[in-house]
Amino acid sequence: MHIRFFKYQGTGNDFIIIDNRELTFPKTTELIQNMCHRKFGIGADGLILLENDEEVHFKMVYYNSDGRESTMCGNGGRCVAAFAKFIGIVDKRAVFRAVDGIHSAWIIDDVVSLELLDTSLPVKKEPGYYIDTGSPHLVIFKNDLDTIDVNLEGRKWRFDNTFENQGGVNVNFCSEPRGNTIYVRTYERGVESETLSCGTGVTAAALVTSYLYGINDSISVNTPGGDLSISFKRNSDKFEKISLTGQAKFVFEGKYWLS
Ligand SMILES: N[C@H](CCC[C@H](N)C(=O)O)C(=O)O
Repeated sequence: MHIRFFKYQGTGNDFIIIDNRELTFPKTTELIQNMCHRKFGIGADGLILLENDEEVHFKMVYYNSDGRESTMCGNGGRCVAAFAKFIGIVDKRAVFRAVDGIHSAWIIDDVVSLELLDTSLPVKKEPGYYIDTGSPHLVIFKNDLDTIDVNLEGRKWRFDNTFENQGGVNVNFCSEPRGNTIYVRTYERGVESETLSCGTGVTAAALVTSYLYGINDSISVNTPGGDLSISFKRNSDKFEKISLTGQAKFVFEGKYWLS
């Protein structure tokens, strides 16, 4: 017995994507952990199931590599939209249901723009700012981004009991802006290590930067996995019309054998 899978990466954040419209995938923590394992499995930051939906093109179910279902994944949303086009259930525009609500995405070649839901303004939480962009994020401004140990520094805050109600937090280290460009490195909850980029994380960093530095249009974000851009509208009490744009690429397909 095997499971057919498709491997995608969105600016280096990589995912196993499975067409689960027949609802045959065995949704167990152990199987998902094993499939995401970098040595004993396929290897990925997360696993995404595409399933049928009564009202929109499809439903996205997201699991971190720890095997547990999690909150919204921005890069994963961009990749599953690209996959939906690849299998022919959408053309240029995808509308899909995720854990936090309905999202639209536009697919043009290997660039995908994903609409994220509106969110309230950031809240000061030492040593940075907290904001939820579909997943919970702490944004910490630092100058020595190239030399910090993201795993060591990230773990200090990922489990901090300030964020107990949110089930912990993702930790984003962000440079001061140069013009409207920032550099971000992220420690990801549920992957429990630095990832090459984090979609909801770079969005969080961009919105906190807008809030603190008064940058009102789009913000470009460099990450170790590539470049992303975030556009948004800021008003007195929230951010809206948030869009995350970047590459989302098919890498390979295969069969995972269930031992
Ligand atoms: N690890 C995150 C979810 C995935 C976020 C990231 N992969 C993204 O692109 O948004 C969490 O559990 O909060």
